[in-house]
Amino acid sequence: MQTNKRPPASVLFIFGGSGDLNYRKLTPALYNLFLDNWMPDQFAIAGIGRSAYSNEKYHEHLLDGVTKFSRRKGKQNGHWTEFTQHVSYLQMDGDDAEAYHKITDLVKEKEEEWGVHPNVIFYLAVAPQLVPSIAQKLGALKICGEKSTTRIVVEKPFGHDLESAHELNLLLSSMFAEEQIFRIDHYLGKETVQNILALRFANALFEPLWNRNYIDHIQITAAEAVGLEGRGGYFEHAGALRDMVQNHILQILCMIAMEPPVSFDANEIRNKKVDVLNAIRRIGKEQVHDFAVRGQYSGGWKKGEKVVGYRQEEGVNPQSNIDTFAAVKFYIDNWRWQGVPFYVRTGKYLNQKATHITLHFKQAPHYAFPPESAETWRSNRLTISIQPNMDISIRFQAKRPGQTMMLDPVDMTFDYDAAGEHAPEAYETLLLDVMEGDATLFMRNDQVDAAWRVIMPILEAWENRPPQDFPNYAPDSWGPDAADALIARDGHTWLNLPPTP
Ligand SMILES: NC(=O)C1=CN([C@@H]2O[C@H](COP(=O)(O)OP(=O)(O)OC[C@H]3O[C@@H](n4cnc5c(N)ncnc54)[C@H](OP(=O)(O)O)[C@@H]3O)[C@@H](O)[C@H]2O)C=CC1
Ligand SMILES: O=C1O[C@H](COP(=O)(O)O)[C@@H](O)[C@H](O)[C@H]1O
Repeated sequence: MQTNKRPPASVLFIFGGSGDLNYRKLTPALYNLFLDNWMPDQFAIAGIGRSAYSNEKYHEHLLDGVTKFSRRKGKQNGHWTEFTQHVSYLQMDGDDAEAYHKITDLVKEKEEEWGVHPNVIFYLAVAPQLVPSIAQKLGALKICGEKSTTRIVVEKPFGHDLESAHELNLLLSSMFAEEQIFRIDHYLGKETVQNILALRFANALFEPLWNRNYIDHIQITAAEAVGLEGRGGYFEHAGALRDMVQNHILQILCMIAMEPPVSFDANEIRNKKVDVLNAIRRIGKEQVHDFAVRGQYSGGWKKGEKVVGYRQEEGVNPQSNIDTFAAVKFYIDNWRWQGVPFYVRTGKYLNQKATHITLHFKQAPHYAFPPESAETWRSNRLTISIQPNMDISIRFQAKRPGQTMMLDPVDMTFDYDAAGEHAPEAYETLLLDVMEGDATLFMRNDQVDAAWRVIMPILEAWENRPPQDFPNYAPDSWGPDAADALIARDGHTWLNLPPTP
């Protein structure tokens, strides 16, 4: 095992300990941190939920998730028993204020056992509507006054709309200091997303081109091949715009569009990102139709398997108007990006899982080559693939070998994937940051508000005008035709990269 500078003694309470996020992401991440020797010498993890589990059954349930979803696949179980000695299950209803003594009892027990006051971390991996009630009860505990050691982590979506996010921020800040609140967006923990900052700000090469003078338009795609995966109850209250665009996609857009930071101080990065959100042009309610497209998948075939339409999914209203696909064209009204469209799209049951950002450059100002070579002449593009491919690729023109001057587009690619199974998952990075108290990769309250402000006109217009054409795309496709039309009207096409071999 490597020797790392590890965080101080910590007790983590995971509300939603019996839920999907913990099963698939949080426990595999914590176990990987343990295997990589990043967990503190003294730590305890308590999963919380109303379901009944003995500790033994709970460990079995978690092991199943680790086996299926950890980046190490089946190879990691050697230290599992050792890890589970730190993990317990607390059966309690988050709405029951009387039950919260279980939390303070456990902290006291660990404090006595370890002889130090530990970090106390409350991870709220529960539906957004439960967050205020749990946060309020936690806020009443004396340990929440320990500003330097007690932290609360709130999952996205943060609130349901601008108003509820604002109220939630007010509630949290009445009980916790801002440095105690970690609003998580797991995309910010992805290696390839963090690498956007390295690419842009550790190289002098790109910055002179990174603006309206050279860039024609930018595309951000976050396509998912999966459907609801049993999360119909949650998704019916969310939709793709809330679930993906308000948070993950706007955060990526900020990293692409932000001005260079002066330092890597958490607030400096967040200031630069919030400037972008504030500069995004507000889409008037009457213009929503020209700037945003929604979709919902029908039943059909997905990679040879028959799947039901969204309206037939468990937990979904058979007349549901919820969007499982969203595409939006944004403009950023500032000096750097004036007039450059940012096209973003996301959806469930699309043709493949692929998250990538492409900067499409303007044509070279003059074409000096023989006219016949123009046939294959394309403008340059820079593609940052976030997942599953993890690479950065620059497309440029090269002379085709031979006696004639013909051009071919070629790619120069940096493969970030070289780290393979050793590259930490987003939740590993973010959980470690929480234990260390580093909020750089988390969202500040004004960022969340600003992101809601960007999408509210679209949400309101969609809620007020029910779609006439739902369901409007087939599983395995790239979404509704209207999404192609959105970008085609400006003379562009979506970039669909070939699937991973
Ligand atoms: N799943 C994912 O891939 C991702 C999820 N998220 C976010 O994480 C959050 C949780 O999502 P997910 O895990 O999918 O949801 P689930 O529905 O799978 O889990 C919800 C959890 O909440 C618990 N719960 C519900 N009511 C109470 C209560 N009154 N008291 C205590 N616990 C309660 C449930 O436990 P019990 O029924 O035992 O009480 C369960 O553990 C959401 O905000 C989601 O947006 C974010 C990124 C990815
Ligand atoms: O936050 C969410 O993200 C996942 C997609 O995450 P990824 O890391 O697999 O890209 C999405 O499926 C889910 O609906 C959403 O809540």
